[in-house]
Amino acid sequence: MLLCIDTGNTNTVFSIWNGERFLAHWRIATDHRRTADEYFVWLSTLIEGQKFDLDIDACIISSTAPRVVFNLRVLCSRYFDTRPLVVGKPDCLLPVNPRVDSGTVVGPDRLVNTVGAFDRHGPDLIVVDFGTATTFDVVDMDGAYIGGVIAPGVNLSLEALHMGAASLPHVDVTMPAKVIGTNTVACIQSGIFWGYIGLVDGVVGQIRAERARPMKVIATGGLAPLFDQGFDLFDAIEDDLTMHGLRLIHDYNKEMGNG
Ligand SMILES: Nc1ncnc2c1ncn2[C@@H]1O[C@H](COP(=O)(O)OP(=O)(O)O)[C@@H](O)[C@H]1O
Ligand SMILES: CC(C)(COP(=O)(O)O)[C@@H](O)C(=O)NCCC(=O)O
Ligand SMILES: [K+]
Repeated sequence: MLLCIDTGNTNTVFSIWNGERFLAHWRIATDHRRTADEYFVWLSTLIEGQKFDLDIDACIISSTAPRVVFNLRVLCSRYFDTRPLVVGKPDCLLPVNPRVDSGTVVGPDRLVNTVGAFDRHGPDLIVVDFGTATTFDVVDMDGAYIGGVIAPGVNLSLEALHMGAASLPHVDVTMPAKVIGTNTVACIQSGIFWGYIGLVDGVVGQIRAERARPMKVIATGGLAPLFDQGFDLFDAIEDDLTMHGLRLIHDYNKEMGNG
């Protein structure tokens, strides 16, 4: 069985695969202090409710938080006796290499999203990931990541308003009934919701103009469905895109005799 681990700046998701068959996934808050032993206790407790044993013989990791990787590596070697592939490291092969300025370290989550989206949707894509940051990853004709856009994430923006303005409360993101808010909470919700609709629409439009070709927009991340309520911004929403990409990159490395 394969264990895929996707560490974002907010959450870490673990998924288990038997060949191409997805078996289960679990989410834990990202914390670089979490030890290998803690991960294992957590994983083995969750697996008790499943119809399979935790019989892992391969691992692949994508982490936007570099400090977390050490303990995840220890988890893989101590408990599963495997050496994990770590996306972004030179010994982890990608089907197509990114084309960006030399010296640029692209977020591994963006590389993984690119691979997952190209496999499902083919060339010329914009992948929008609503994570801690909202990222737009542009996929070329051959499936290469060729750059994109990084904007502050939805919850990060809400938090920043609350932190920086003494009279603004913390609010949760939602689609407001009207644009013109008649109380503080409604005003903030409107600013975030309509602001992000405009941001996504504007950035996608500019990318399309710059590329001068039709491009499909694929959205992922927990908040993607919120921005899909009748606005026609996305061609598809796939919350398993990163995990699909991780599984493909693992299989590609195996096919190439790597790891
Ligand atoms: N279904 C959801 N509803 C509301 N907020 C969500 C949902 N899923 C994720 N979030 C929030 O969106 C932000 C990004 O989450 P996530 O996609 O896990 O980020 P990352 O991949 O950067 O760790 C976090 O603040 C998280 O709490
Ligand atoms: C842009 C990101 C912070 C997004 O991370 P996330 O929101 O998934 O936690 C991450 O992909 C990153 O740290 N990237 C490095 C710079 C780059 O991709 O160009
Ligand atoms: K992201």
